[in-house]
Amino acid sequence: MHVKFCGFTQLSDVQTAAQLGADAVGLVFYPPSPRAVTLVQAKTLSASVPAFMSVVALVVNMHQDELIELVNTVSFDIIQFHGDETPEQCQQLASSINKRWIKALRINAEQHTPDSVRAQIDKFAAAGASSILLDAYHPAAYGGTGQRFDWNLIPQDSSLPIILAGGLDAENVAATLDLPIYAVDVSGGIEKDKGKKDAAKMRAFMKAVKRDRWQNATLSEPSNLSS
Ligand SMILES: O=C(O)c1ccccc1NCC(=O)[C@H](O)[C@H](O)COP(=O)(O)O
Repeated sequence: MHVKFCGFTQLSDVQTAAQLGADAVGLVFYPPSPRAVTLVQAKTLSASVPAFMSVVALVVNMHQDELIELVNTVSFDIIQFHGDETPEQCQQLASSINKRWIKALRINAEQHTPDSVRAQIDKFAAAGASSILLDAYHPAAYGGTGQRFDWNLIPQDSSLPIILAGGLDAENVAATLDLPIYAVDVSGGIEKDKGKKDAAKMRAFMKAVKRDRWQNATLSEPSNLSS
């Protein structure tokens, strides 16, 4: 299981996440968010991220000219579209800056079924997404709400690797380990205040996810390996 910690604003928190072995850190480029960072802040934060750890740039309905300014200023690895972007818009925007991309879908129990979620994922897969992030729908916010959605709505046979987000914390993340997902994403569950992470909560989260890192591995032994 891979772990993305999202919504960093503080250099010391990014350094702690790196020490704990998080696979990715997310930076929020959405000014209305309490976790938003400026390009200047983001440049400093991303420069502190070691090799083999990804920086995810999270955007919400960002225009192409802003995206170009972002990619020209901040080093990042992958872009996360967390707004109302269509599959075609995601692919067009990401290819204009030569980046891989993730799309966040906000899951609403009143509208979605596992089949409808799967069908939506298929459209983003066909457009060129690298993964899909499933987060809880909220009528007044695009993300970072601390709310969970009904995990029964996660499709079993997704055409893209699924990153599960929404209301995760060190106490409930163990329950995700048997779900058909590739990674977990957390923001509020590792914070002491919006955008300010809590080292003890980050550590507890990593411990809960990674304690059985080989136990649930799905890769079989290569048949050409002699013992
Ligand atoms: O974090 C935000 O403030 C935010 C604002 C607008 C769009 C997305 C946002 N965060 C997205 C994330 O990737 C969060 O990690 C994800 O929504 C889960 O958040 P939480 O429920 O607090 O763990």
